[in-house]
Amino acid sequence: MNDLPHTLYTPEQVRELDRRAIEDHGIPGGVLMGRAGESAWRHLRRRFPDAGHLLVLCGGGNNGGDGYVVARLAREAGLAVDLCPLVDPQRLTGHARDAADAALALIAPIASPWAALGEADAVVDAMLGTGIDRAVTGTMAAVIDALNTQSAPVMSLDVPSGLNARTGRVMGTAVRAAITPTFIGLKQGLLTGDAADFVGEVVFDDLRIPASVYDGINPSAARLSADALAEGLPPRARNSHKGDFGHVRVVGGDHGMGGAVRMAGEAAARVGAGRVSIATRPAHVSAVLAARPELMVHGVDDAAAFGAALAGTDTLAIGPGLGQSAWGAALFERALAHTGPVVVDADGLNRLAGSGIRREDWVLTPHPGEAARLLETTAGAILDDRFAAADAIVERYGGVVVLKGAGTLIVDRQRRVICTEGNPGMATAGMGDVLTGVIAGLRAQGLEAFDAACLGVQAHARAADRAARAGERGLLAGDVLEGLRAVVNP
Ligand SMILES: NC(=O)C1=CN([C@@H]2O[C@H](COP(=O)(O)OP(=O)(O)OC[C@H]3O[C@@H](n4cnc5c(N)ncnc54)[C@H](O)[C@@H]3O)[C@@H](O)[C@H]2O)[C@H](O)CC1
Ligand SMILES: [K+]
Repeated sequence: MNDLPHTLYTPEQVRELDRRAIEDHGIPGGVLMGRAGESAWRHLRRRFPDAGHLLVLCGGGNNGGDGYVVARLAREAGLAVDLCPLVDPQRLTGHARDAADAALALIAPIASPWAALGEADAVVDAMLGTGIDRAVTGTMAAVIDALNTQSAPVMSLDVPSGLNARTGRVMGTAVRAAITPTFIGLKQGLLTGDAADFVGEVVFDDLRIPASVYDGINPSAARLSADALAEGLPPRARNSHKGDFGHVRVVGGDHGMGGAVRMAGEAAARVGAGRVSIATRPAHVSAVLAARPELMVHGVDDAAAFGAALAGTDTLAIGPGLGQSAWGAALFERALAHTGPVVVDADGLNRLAGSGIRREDWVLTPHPGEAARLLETTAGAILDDRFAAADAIVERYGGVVVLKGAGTLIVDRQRRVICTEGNPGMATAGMGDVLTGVIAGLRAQGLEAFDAACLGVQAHARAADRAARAGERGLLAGDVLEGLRAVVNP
């Protein structure tokens, strides 16, 4: 994925790019469609070189048009091609119709795909692209579900049919592709949410449209560069002392949750914070110290004691294991008076929900469930449009929002970044505590909130990917802790 563009667009923006290329730069739509089909055909030959028999499924729009071009090229190359229009080609218009006519002049269409599904060596999904405007139902849904249960690999043109290329959400059902060649603009919805389980290998082709076509269209998001950490971590002078690298205070660890603050604290230290203190229930002090003697730990029974412990802290990480008790509420209230950098996670976010409190310099790190509480909606609504949800949290609470999940989003008022590193092994207890500590540790070393969030998400995901080489199932937060030092010393 590293050779994909870093600029991402919404489907609406890509349609505008299409329009500009055609109307403002005089590239006929049929030429663009031809280039899209040729690009897909090249990738198909690269990816499935032994495929001698294709099934091509075409919808009723320009995505279908792309598919007719591929069908014709494959037939001209001597492959056996079962061409199945899922919408009567007579209903196509413009250059999609031209592409259909050219293909159907060579290939007698099959009326239904069912028999061909078991015969094809590979399938081309040209049913729906960026024009999907409703959940997939009926015959097309049945075909997609059948595609997902058969063994031949699928190439989805531009977007896996059924996937929303703006939000990354499946609309009813979607094709699980082995490869998705996408054109003109890399759609933001191909890199976040459900998309990770549907796009397979994403490959991009600008169809050789002039660079000037992109002028004036601000990308809707950016893909986080793989070099962000190497380029963004502050250098360390030889003549340094721990005071140069900040002091993180982790607040939380109610009864039974001492491990959360210990992991957050260790994570902050592992990414280079100079000093790390923990304010937690007195009962946890000895256990945390025994596990990680490099951390300073203060047992605090109430806000007064906590206030004293806060002295000298520059960066606060509040929330790991904070719990729902009056003790946690008192510490949270007191923590809000802190004027330095703040990272809020877990039960800190639950305390924030509906409070009307906002700051412009904090980092909030919700998973979809916490995001739902912050916006007083449902997790389903969050997943329906992760970008809109992240924007809404920034709007309501300010600061930088890290909306976790496949393709974590890092959003503030001006910027949207997607981190494509990470893996499903991260869906285990404590991973969020580690991320909170990582971001706080980078903030404490002087990184701005947005940069600390981006680099922290990348370091956390990259350490998890390294640890997952031994298997995703059974990946523990402690394994990620182990890998942090290596990824922050690239
Ligand atoms: N413009 C160009 O020259 C190029 C376009 N590219 C390809 O074009 C598609 C976008 O094409 P568009 O016609 O806008 O939309 P679609 O083909 O994705 O489909 C629209 C078609 O489907 C119907 N529809 C929408 N939702 C559903 C649904 N849930 N079930 C059934 N049918 C549905 C809708 O009513 C329309 O009839 C883009 O993705 C590219 O593949 C080229 O790649 C570049 C040149
Ligand atoms: K498609």
